[in-house]
Amino acid sequence: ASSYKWPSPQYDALETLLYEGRRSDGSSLSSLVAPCRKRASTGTSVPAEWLRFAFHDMATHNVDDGTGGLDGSIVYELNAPENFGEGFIDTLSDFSTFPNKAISRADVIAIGAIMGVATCGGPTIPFRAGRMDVWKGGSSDNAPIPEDDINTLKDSFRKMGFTQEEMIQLTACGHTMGAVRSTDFPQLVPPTQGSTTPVVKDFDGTTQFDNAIVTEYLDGSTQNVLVVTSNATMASDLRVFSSDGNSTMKGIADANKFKSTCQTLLQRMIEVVPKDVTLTDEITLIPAKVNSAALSYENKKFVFKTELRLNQALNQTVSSKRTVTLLWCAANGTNKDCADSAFSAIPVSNMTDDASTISPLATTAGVTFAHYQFVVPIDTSSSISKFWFEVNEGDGKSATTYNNGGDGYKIDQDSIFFVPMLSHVDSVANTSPATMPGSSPTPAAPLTSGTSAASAAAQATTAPALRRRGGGPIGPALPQNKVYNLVIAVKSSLAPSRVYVDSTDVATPNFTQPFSQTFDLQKSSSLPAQDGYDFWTGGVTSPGAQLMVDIHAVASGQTISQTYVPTLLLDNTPQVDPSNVTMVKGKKTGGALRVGEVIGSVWLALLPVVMAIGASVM
Ligand code: HEM
Repeated sequence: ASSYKWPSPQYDALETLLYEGRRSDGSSLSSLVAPCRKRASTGTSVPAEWLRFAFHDMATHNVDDGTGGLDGSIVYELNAPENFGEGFIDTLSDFSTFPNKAISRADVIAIGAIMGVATCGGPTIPFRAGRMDVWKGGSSDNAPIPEDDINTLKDSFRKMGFTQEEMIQLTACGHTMGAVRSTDFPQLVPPTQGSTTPVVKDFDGTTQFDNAIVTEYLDGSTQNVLVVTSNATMASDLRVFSSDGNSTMKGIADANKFKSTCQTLLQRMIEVVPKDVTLTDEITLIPAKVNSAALSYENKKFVFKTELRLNQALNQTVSSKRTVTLLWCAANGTNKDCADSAFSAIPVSNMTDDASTISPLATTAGVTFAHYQFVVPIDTSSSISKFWFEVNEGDGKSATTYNNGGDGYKIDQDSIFFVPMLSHVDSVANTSPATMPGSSPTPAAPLTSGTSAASAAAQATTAPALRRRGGGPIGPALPQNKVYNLVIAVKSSLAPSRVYVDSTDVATPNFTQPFSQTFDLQKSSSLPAQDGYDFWTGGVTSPGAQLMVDIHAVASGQTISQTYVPTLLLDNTPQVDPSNVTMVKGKKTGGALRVGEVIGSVWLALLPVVMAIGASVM
């Protein structure tokens, strides 16, 4: 994160999903998978389902022409014979509301695989972002099926970019978690007669991400049905693992060797992308992060709201003597840029995350988070140019300043900003049925037990609805449209010729198509101007789950914008009274003198992370 500077809206959103495990409204992705969770409805391993989902999405890659890879196309390929399974359908539903303008569906799939591996004790897989979503299925899926002979398997992995040795290793890394289930492969795992509860046959004796898949195979105690099945055609793990006389398997029998091999190969797996996609540098944990910062209007007052998030070592509690202070400078007037004094205020609330509620990526790095929220009144004529924080541990040592590497966190414009508290969203039933693209809304006929995979596949190609055995097509029968009425504050002196919004929602039902709409706002006739601002309003209706907006005002040939604004918390925005403000003479941003201090404290905060990563590589 050395080159990281606030604000970086995409980095900020990705970092929050990866390490806090949740969206900006608190809706949690990681709590679906952690701690190494079994799905209540099926008794299967959620982490394993997420890992397999990433593998199969990646499996469309073709090294020969650089097409396919982890691009989210799997959501359109769930009818393909090689993508057979209930785990895929449940995973699609787990992920459905998390992609947004800043986080692609394919990045969510990669993050899901990383979380799944981490929460079951596996290695920490570095996450680089920037995967691009496709909006239609890939041409030919190359994912292996148990019936494939060894040459077919080798060629399929070669096309994905992996050697024979890597095929063996990657398959062992995948099959250390999860199971074969009777619902999907009755010819391998017979269902219990007269019961609808699926029989789930784990690949190895542990639910953890560990080397048991290898050691049990080598010592002959394995129960892995893809090895021990009496149906030799279906014994793909046996064919793969023994394809070089077990020498690769022997090479990863050691626990640490297994972990480090899987770390490298699984990172490579989630970085298999079409050749025109360039991934970012690794998204690392920001030790002291501005989680949000915006001017707003609440309870008829202009306010500035921000949250500082600090790392908190898992085995320590926050000192009761700690004080956290927000400081800021005026943007206009005689006290511009703290010419005389800075404004300062203390948090209106603070909270430390219970480690069990955040991402396993944070907990395996040895941290949880302390959050400090500030709401301060802003005199709109002097406004705010920049802000920063001081954290005093009350231990006699000098305070630590967090100031964005020296200059303070700058407010680049105060001419236009979104007003969540005056904006509304209503859910209205969408009467057009939700189906997979190209699928029929009629459920497929349930397959009878004992059907061979080949005939199941044949049936699948003629029965286009998603194959959840005994169930209907996926997705809610009557999805909700969200009807938004947005309010934006615009400085009256700007006198804009146009105020408009670009809205985007990629979390649409079954990802049929992205939603995007540009619309103009009108000056409100019901909300009177106040303190030099007019209120502009406009509406949009989206079928998706996460509308993000870029708001723009055009004035004197220039466009002023606020971008990547989430709309997840409207109506329910908690109303908090602003804090008291005091004036502090002689403060500017912490300034150059404090840079040394900042570096020192950042380094200390990073230490547990560095140690944890070092320990997991070994
Ligand atoms: C030789 C190639 C492979 C074949 C033929 C194969 C086949 C299978 C089959 C038949 C299942 C059972 C699915 C079900 O019952 O729903 C399965 C599960 C699984 N596979 Fe593979 N696989 C292969 C390689 C891989 C690789 C490379 C990975 C990832 C790195 C992987 C990850 C998984 C996971 C995590 C599960 C468990 C899913 C769950 O519990 O829901 N597989 N595989």
